[in-house]
Amino acid sequence: MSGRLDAAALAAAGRTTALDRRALRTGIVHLGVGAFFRAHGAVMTEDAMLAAGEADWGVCAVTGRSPRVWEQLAPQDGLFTVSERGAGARPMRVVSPVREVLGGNGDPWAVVERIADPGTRVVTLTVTEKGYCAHPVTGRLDTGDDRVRADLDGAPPLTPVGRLARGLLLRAERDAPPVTVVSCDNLPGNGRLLASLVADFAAALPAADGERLAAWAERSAAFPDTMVDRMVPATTRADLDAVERELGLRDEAAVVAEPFSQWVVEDRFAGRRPRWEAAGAQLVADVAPWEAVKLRVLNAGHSLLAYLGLGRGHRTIAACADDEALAGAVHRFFDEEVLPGLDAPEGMDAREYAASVLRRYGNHALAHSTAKVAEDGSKKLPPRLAPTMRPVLAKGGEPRWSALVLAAWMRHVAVSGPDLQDPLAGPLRAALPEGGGARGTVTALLRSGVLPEDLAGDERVVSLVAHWYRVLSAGPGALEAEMREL
Ligand SMILES: NC(=O)c1ccc[n+]([C@@H]2O[C@H](COP(=O)([O-])OP(=O)(O)OC[C@H]3O[C@@H](n4cnc5c(N)ncnc54)[C@H](O)[C@@H]3O)[C@@H](O)[C@H]2O)c1
Ligand SMILES: O=P(O)(O)OC[C@@H](O)[C@@H](O)[C@H](O)[C@H](O)CO
Repeated sequence: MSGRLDAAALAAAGRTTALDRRALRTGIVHLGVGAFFRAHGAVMTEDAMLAAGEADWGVCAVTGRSPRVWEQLAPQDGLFTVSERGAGARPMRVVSPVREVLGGNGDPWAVVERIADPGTRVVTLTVTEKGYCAHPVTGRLDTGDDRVRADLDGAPPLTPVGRLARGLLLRAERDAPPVTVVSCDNLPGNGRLLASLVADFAAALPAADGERLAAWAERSAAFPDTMVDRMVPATTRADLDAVERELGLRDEAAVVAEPFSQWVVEDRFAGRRPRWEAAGAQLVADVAPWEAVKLRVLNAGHSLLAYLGLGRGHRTIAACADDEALAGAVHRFFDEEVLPGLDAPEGMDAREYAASVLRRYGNHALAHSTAKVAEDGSKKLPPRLAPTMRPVLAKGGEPRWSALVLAAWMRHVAVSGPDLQDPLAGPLRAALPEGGGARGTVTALLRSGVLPEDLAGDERVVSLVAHWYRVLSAGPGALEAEMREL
């Protein structure tokens, strides 16, 4: 067994970090130190500092819910490795911008203090779609959620929006410099959404605090939209063992990722920022077309493969991509439904992008688990599918492939029982009718508040989803037989 990765062990092994850690100062607070941030934002920030010769974008990394990542990263001085897997993979690297790791639930007020610190100029977030605590129907801050309520009542804040809002309020009280808040979650208009949730939080506070927060955020905070793209699966024990063999040290916080990485950021900052463009980020005036293409192609296709693949016993996305029926379904979903309704960003060929996404799904070196991609469907599916379905329906067409994704998700909900990983798992299970007929199940799940009413209440959608639900319930070969008819 090797020793554990940390600054001293790395130096003893004759290796140096890319950044000079003694010179590093904290300029970024990151909320949600999952696998994705480590393989994407942290790498881009390190590269930006190296390219610009700057040392003031060190990261205070805040873990969100469980202490697991804190236990992995804190004993390693915030150091971790990123290993690329697949064609074109570059050598493993030790990534070094994380200066401090806070277990957010241990001392939430310490997180608020870091956000309010005058040295902090940027707050970034990867807290998953459900971490935003937006109401599924209204999209506003869900003030009926107990954790949101407690944050509003002044308890040590546990939700990302609560922490952020309390930190910004403290900045307002201290007249701290402006700050930019960069959401890096797969949500359309993620920056604007987050700004509106902070505004909702302010509106629900006692008047004096609420008005101060709202006025300061309006004047001194920016919430640019972003599109982030890199497939980063959950790290497995086999990944950790492979890294240990290569590094000669045990890295409990190691992450693996595909070689591809993209970050499109709205060029709207309040004050200083890292030179992320020097690390390959694209700074643009409008992120919306980039976000639309990515969510409706890559993420929606991922959901299709994951739900259908789970039903066919596939453990990885690459295994799904090898399955002729699933590859055919995702291909036709893109060609017949998604691409015709998309306005790609200028200079992007959406068909070529879709083709590249299909190749990326097939990366066998990555072991991206179907179960992980399938988590939290109630939060992920609406933004991935609704904008594709609406134009098809408006033209009198049938969004049959989107309906297939919904039916596959519903089968997943119906068969998962207590294992369902979804913030709405309880209400979804409760909505399932006794006896579970296709139409009853589909109607109940469509009505559970997951899909917007214009789609959930559309008889064409109900019939299409119910049809696929019957097909998927009919056992082996039924999907293939149905697809041959279409
Ligand atoms: N992994 C990818 O391939 C990928 C790619 C692009 C974008 N993203 C975005 O990044 C997010 C995180 O992905 P990941 O791979 O790091 O996942 P992960 O499971 O490794 O980490 C999830 C992080 O979110 C936090 N979190 C989860 N639920 C929360 C809640 N209710 N409140 C507060 N914090 C919460 C966790 O504490 C953890 O830090 C995704 O949901 C997605 O929006 C991921
Ligand atoms: O990260 P999630 O949970 O929003 O979605 C699962 C995958 O679709 C997603 O992580 C993709 O791998 C990623 O968005 C690629 O950039």
